[in-house]
Amino acid sequence: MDRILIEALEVDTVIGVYHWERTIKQRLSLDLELATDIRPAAATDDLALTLDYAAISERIQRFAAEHHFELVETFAERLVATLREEFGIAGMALTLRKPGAVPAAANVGLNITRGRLAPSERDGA
Ligand SMILES: Nc1nc2c(c(=O)[nH]1)N=C([C@H](O)[C@@H](O)CO)CN2
Repeated sequence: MDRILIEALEVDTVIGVYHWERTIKQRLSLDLELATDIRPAAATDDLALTLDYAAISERIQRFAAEHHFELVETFAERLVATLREEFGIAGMALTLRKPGAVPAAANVGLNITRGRLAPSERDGA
């Protein structure tokens, strides 16, 4: 299984558990690894046969604009479920950072993996 990467994608969204956070947008930084087999696209040079990282990045920006969550956990879980369903992604890993949320820390956040990301014997690993 190969992986398409999207790194340090910045999105602005309403997110947080405190009252003051409900009235502002805050920046999140996202790293994604998207499991796919790149060989069909590589053999034909056809974007339609792979995961379009530009289209997925745009969808993430729209998701962030349209949703207001309290927890980063909810944002991450719902985003991953949406992307997997809409783009048919077998497995993916997401690292989400909320810089500045804890002033003494460079970043706080989480990472999650959903579906199958690890190589298997069937993939020729
Ligand atoms: N595990 C989490 N802890 C905290 C979250 C969160 O989303 N997940 N959020 C906050 C506040 O919104 C914080 O980011 C404001 O500085 C606190 N802890």
